[in-house]
Amino acid sequence: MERALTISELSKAYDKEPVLKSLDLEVPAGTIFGLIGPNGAGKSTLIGILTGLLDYSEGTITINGFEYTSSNEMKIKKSVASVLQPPLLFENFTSYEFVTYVCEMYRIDSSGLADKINSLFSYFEIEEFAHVKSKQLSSGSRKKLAFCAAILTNPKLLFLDEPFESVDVISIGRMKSILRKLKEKGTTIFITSHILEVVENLCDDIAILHKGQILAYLDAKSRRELEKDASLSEIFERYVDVKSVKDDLLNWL
Ligand SMILES: Nc1ncnc2c1ncn2[C@@H]1O[C@H](COP(=O)(O)OP(=O)(O)OP(=O)(O)O)[C@@H](O)[C@H]1O
Repeated sequence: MERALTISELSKAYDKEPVLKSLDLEVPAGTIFGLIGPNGAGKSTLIGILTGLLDYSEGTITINGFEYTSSNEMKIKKSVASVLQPPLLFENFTSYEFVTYVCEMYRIDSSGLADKINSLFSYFEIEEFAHVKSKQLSSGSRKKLAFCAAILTNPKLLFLDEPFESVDVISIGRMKSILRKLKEKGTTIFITSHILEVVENLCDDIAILHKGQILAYLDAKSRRELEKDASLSEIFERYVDVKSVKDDLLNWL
């Protein structure tokens, strides 16, 4: 099967403190892939590296067929979009200016673009903020705006770091519906989350990241097998050594 992303022996440290430890991962093209892991597992660090915002000490990364090297960087960036946590916006741009600027950077055909932007803003009920500066938006609206900009660039691979955090349930449903449509069109979607329910019914393959290492890779077949008698959260607990806490710890409450 074609791979949208191949990572081998990737290592990253902050101030000599290892965060990603010789990590290997392959993501099949045209699927919705979920990377789950507890707080501090290294999910955002990995997305930061994959989107070119953070450097790394060792390893190789291949995205959409191109190995991540300085000579391939622009080719890769053109085919990739991301929604980070927190989302990166231009604070003094209005919502409309932000998405049009992003589309210009990606050299997206401007014909019909205004209609697409307006329909997306209406779909996510942020049309009233079209001419409001990003810095004045609520955190949910910021997330939705970053999402709109990312999908307008027609990425082959879309990175979403905690995409549903701060977003209301109605909009989460709408985002998921767009993601399923994008998958049908062949886009690969890479989602990180620490909320298992979010990825459970959306993602195809799921990998569990813990302390900078992939503890388990659950493809559709192994998920079907495991999920026969356990929820994803029970499976997660089997892999991640969840520390038990004493019941009486909070007796003072
Ligand atoms: N800029 C930084 N400098 C030093 N340490 C950092 C930095 N950013 C993250 N870390 C540390 O790296 C580890 C991984 O953090 P990261 O944010 O990648 O995890 P995460 O899985 O995304 O967590 P969460 O689910 O809480 O967002 C944590 O121990 C964190 O404290």
